[in-house]
Order: sequence, then structure tokens, then C-alpha cells
Amino acid sequence: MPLTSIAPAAAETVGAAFTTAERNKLTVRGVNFWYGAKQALFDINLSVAERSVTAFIGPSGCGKSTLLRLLNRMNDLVDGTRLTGEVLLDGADVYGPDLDVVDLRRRVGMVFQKSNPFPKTIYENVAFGPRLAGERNRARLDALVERCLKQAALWNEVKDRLGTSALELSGGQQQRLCIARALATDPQVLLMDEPASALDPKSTQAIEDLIAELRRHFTIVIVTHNMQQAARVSDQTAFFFEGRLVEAGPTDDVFRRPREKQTEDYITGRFG
Ligand SMILES: Nc1ncnc2c1ncn2[C@@H]1O[C@H](COP(=O)(O)OP(=O)(O)OP(=O)(O)O)[C@@H](O)[C@H]1O
Repeated sequence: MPLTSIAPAAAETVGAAFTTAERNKLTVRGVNFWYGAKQALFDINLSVAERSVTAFIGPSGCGKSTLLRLLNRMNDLVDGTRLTGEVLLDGADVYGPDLDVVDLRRRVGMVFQKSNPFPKTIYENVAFGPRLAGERNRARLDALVERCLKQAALWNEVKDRLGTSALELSGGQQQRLCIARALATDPQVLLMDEPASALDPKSTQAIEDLIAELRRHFTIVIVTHNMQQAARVSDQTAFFFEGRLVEAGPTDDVFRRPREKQTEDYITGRFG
């Protein structure tokens, strides 16, 4: 099967943005994946442009989260799995023998469906990763915590109570705190697995606004069940069905002019 390259959205293909947006940050080549005897992904070929938002859509069980988790080797934590094919980050094999998995997960951060702050203070949640990496300087940690909370659009709401428990924040604030925590290890890629599905409309809007802002600096891959959300936040969309990538391309094309009947049926709500 030919490599499905997801081109950047038309608006990106002008001026200086062209060179950065054209670069592939992630490449998935001929990937098959099994949980025990069950094959969950079949011959996936996909490229993700740097500093763009890519949405994975498709009905429940089609393999979206599995592929997302393969991108930073989160599936290593599941026993009895097997992968063939390649996942490249900046051209280097993520599953290569020399790869440092801790460093990979620092570069490719992850935000989950259910916000999962540590039962610690707001400050400690963000400072956790850098501390683990050896940062001890209080002034540098303070500056980093402030920067990440600002990037996650949470600073103004929490700056006067950094020492209180993260568990006292609202669900939407907790999710933004988890994004700040992911940003604290200075990642290049952010993987988001249905980051807003447990949130109310206002908090969902805040997360979507945040994604729009973060895409200027990071490469983002988001799994979402919400097709309006995929259409709103992403530059590229990939549609999966039963472990296969059916179609991928600029979001506008996938939603307005799908090439495949299966994609059209799904986005018009005929199944899924
Ligand atoms: N840890 C696991 N062990 C065994 N099978 C799994 C595991 N995780 C997922 N699967 C199976 O792999 C297939 C793909 O699951 P995956 O969670 O990637 O789909 P998805 O498209 O993200 O679904 P959803 O939208 O419901 O989250 C499903 O058949 C699922 O049952």
C-alpha cells in the first residue's frame, strides 16, 4: 500500500510556514499490531506533519488508541503484544535498539481521556517531571511551572493557590493541569486520547482553544469520537475502521469530499 502522506492544510502551504509544516514529525510504515492472537492494526501507513494537529477518528474498537499509544511505546506496558513495521520520530526508529524509552516519552507526551493529576499540589504536579529529570534549582522550577501553566491557559486561575491540592480543581482545570504537566518535560509531540470527552461544553471549548494555540509549537495527535471536534481542531484527519486506515488527508477534504464510501457513511452518521 502506498504511504499515505497527510499534507498540511492549504492555509499552511504559504510563505514561511511551508517549510516547517511540510516536515514529517512522525511516520508510521507498514505497521501491524497484535494483542496476543488478536490483530488490532493492519498495515498502517501514515505521516504526520510537524506543528500540525492530526485527528484519529473511527468507530469504537477500530484501533485509534492502539495506534496513538504505539507512537510513544505506551503499549510496551501491555503483556503479550507484538508489532511489525516501523514508527519513526524525526526519521529515527522509535522501536530501534538504541532508543531510550524514557527520553522518547519525554519528547512525546501524553494526555488521557480521564484527567489523572497526582494527589499533590498544583505546583508539584507540574514540577514532577523536571524534578525526576534532576532539576533542583528552585528559581528555574518556579519559572518552568509558571511557563507551563501559562501555556496550558491555567495560570490566571491557579497562580494564587499553587500550594493547594490538584484534586481540588474542576475537571476541566485538572485536564489543563495534566497538559501543563505534559509540557513540563519539554516535549515536541503531544498525544491526546479523547482529552475533552469527560468535560462540559465550556471546558471542552477551553481545551479546543488550547489545542489551537499549542499547535504553533507542538505536533499534536488527538483521538476523538466527536467529529465536530475533529473538524474544528485538526489540520489532518485519519479515518480508521476495523484496524485499517481507510482514508487520511486534509481535514476539509476528508469531511467535505471523502474519497471512500466508508468514510462518507461514518461522517454522515450512517454507522458508528
Ligand atoms: N490491552 C488490550 N488487550 C487486548 N485487546 C485490546 C487491548 N486494548 C485494546 N484491545 C483491542 O484492540 C482493538 C482496538 O482497540 P482500541 O482501544 O485501540 O480502539 P479505539 O478505536 O481506540 O476504541 P475506542 O474508541 O472505543 O476507545 C479492540 O478490538 C480492543 O478490544
